[in-house]
Amino acid sequence: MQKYTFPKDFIWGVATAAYQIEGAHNVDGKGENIWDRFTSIPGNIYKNHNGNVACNHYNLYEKDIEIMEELGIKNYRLSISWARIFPKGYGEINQKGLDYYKRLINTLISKGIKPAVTLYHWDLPQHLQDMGGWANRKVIDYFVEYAELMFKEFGDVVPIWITHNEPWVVSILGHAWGVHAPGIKDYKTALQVAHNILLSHGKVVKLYRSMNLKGKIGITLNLSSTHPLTDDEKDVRAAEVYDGFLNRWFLDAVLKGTYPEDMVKLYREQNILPEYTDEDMSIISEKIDFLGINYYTRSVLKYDENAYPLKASLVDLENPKTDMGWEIYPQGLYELLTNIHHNYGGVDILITENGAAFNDIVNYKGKVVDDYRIDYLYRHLREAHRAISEGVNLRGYYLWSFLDNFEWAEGYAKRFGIVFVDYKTQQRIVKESAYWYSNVIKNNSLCE
Ligand SMILES: OC[C@H]1NNC[C@@H](O)[C@@H]1O
Repeated sequence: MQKYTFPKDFIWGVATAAYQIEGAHNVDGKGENIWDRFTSIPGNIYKNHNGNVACNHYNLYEKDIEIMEELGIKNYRLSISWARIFPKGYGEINQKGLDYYKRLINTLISKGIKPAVTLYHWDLPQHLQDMGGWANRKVIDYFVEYAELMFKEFGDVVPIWITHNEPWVVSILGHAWGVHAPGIKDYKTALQVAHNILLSHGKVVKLYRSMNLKGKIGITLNLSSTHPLTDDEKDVRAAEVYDGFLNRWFLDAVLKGTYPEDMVKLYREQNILPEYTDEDMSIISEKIDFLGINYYTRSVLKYDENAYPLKASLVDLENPKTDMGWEIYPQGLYELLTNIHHNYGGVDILITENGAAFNDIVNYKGKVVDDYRIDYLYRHLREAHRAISEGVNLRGYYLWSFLDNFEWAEGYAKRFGIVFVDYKTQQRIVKESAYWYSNVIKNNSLCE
């Protein structure tokens, strides 16, 4: 039987995000955020679901942490809700909000679970959106003020910090396609938002360094290996352009301090190039301790004369998919890891999200036998192991997600958790995949 053993100090974890699990959307002084607003507008979210209650993790966090402990989970990636700390995004601090995260983080540490904290996982205080949101460079300063307080409060006990989760999603889905909060549909705004988010990332990394804190800090990017539908040169170029749009724009900025020339040219031609300076790029590329990668699927592209602004369209192949309609393509993770290793100086990598949504059911025994999720996780971890065996500095893996939760525009229709949540009763049911993952952690290895 083949056994794939991981490096002895490999980080095995699970991941969640504040808006998706906490609920308590207007409790204990929390300010409104853009997802509270976006979900309150009928038609934006599947069946008008919202995060007002979610998994009620705000009140059930101790029970949830007990489940982590029982499963032998030692690392937990969570995000902090900015508007719980600064209801207006800056200035007055909400002590009850701060106290919640103190209780949460102290409980984790008391159980021997190391927190990895994401400062921004999409939930901008609405008051800041009202002044232009991330398109307004002033918001960068407010993000630095928020980060500084978090570093002061938790910098000595949180060993891993992630400045931003998936700036591409925030900018494109939230400001170009309009399917995420704040629901804007303008590419020029979207690319300026992406730039300002990256600039805020660099400023916060510099701040972290100036405070002589002992942990590690990085950023999480959603990345996808890109393939042309055919070897026709137009399809090949379409895949390259989409790779630039999704991957290289962010990787080059953060790790090389430049935007990729081919995309700068394309965006300038389309009059959507953001405003930026050389100084901005120097700040954005402040050295990070690790790159966080969220990988779910690959992207297959074809040339499309009518596709604005890239002339490239995603192709939906008839291959096995998850409940999100995303092709199950584990080798894409290997391709991504090795490409980044070779093209970006062997940067340390954490897989900060990987996982799958499937239409889980509770069987007559009250169990969730999610072998399909185990299969997905096994195949992707095997590819991760393959990359490590070829020298990639992959240091850890955070499974998305610990709990079924609010899946943004899809609401509660999509279940990513290794723990099932009955949203009517808030009962938790540990799925078979959680027991499987618990064994992987215990053995630090995969067994066929
Ligand atoms: O779509 C699944 C996940 N992708 N990355 C960001 C998370 O918030 C999502 O739930």
